[in-house]
Amino acid sequence: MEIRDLEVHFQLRSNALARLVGGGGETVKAVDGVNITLRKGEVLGLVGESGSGKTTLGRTLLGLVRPSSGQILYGNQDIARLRQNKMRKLRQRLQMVFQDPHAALNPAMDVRAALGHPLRIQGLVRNKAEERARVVEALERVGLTPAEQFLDKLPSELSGGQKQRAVIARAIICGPELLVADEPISMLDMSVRAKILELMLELRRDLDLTYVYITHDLATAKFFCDRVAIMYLGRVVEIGPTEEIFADPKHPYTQALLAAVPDPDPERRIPRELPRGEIPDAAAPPHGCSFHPRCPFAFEPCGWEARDLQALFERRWTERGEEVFAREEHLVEGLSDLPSGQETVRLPVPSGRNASELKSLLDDARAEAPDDPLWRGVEDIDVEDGQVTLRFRAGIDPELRTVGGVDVACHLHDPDLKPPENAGY
Ligand SMILES: Nc1ncnc2c1ncn2[C@@H]1O[C@H](COP(=O)(O)OP(=O)(O)OP(=O)(O)O)[C@@H](O)[C@H]1O
Repeated sequence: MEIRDLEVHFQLRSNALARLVGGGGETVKAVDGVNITLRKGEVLGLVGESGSGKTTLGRTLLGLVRPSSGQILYGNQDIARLRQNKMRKLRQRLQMVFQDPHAALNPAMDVRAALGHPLRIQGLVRNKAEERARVVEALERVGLTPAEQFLDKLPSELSGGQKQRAVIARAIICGPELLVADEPISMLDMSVRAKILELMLELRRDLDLTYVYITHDLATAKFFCDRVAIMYLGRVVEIGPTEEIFADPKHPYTQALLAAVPDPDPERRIPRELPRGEIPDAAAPPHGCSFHPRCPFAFEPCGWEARDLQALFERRWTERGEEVFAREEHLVEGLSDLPSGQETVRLPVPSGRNASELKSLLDDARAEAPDDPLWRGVEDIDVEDGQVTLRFRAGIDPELRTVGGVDVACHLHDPDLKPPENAGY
């Protein structure tokens, strides 16, 4: 499967006030320019924090979500443009295993009906006897044996692990080629998680399956995947063989995710956190590299903008306390209203104060932390016409480039852009 320049944008409905003043709704770029070649027989992991676009990408590959642009080439068809009737036929070959096996099964349908349903829809059986035989075969494959004992069971009579096995049986019953498994074990008991992954590996071998495995859990991705794509705000920031990604992660986001994986050895276990800040609002992603506000190694070209300056002052006040906050807050209160994504911004001077006071505050803050990545990204601070003008260095969108055995989208690995000596990565 070839995924080319895939974009999935969701238009959020605007609120009443925004409509009144003529503003449209915001757009979330859930998938924002993804290129991946899925190889036959591999397990590809899509890994990232909540909101990074993993589920949307997985669902789009199966034709369950219409992309805004791009291609999903499968055989000689483009799933991105396929009509409903052709998609229905193709669905036999492309299946999904969902996170919640309880929700995936109709509580009123016994196992036999639930598994037989796709066979009937796809016209793959001629009569009840054939259907029963196929259902029994699928149940045996997923370890629900003796199959006869499970045929009449309702989902409520199955354990969590058994339910997920039944869901997997339903996914493989039509003979698929590709399975998208969205957090297939995260809602199961610890004791059955490894067994379900082992079952899936067994099925891959026996049935020649290809998997896309969606997870935020790097530990299972390490065990289960041949390749891993790390996603952040709709983009793939690093992709490569699992072994290489784990041995030598290149993107600071991958490094942070890996550092946050708890070490099973209690002697070596140290509390580690993801880098500062939360995952940003997907409707207003940061300028340049979306990870730059949280990146410990960000430097000049990473895409600095007004809201980064606001975040810098917020950190400063958290560190320095009430008194500094009371003194400075009023002077920089206009920061929160500044447009994002612009390289030149004019900071409004509050009434009763003057531009040189605001400039000196910025100069002082800069002099105190000249190596803060934000200040390295500020070209100059001037007073013009009674306003303070701040010019950021031009931000560049990082593209995936091959570094060693992986592809990574990070300026630290661009030989034309020189990260500072003390970048420390
Ligand atoms: N139908 C929708 N309408 C509007 N926004 C959506 C829709 N589906 C997803 N989104 C948004 O798209 C972004 C990506 O969501 P998605 O569920 O694909 O991420 P994810 O990485 O799978 O997260 P999670 O692990 O929480 O499921 C999020 O910001 C989400 O709010």
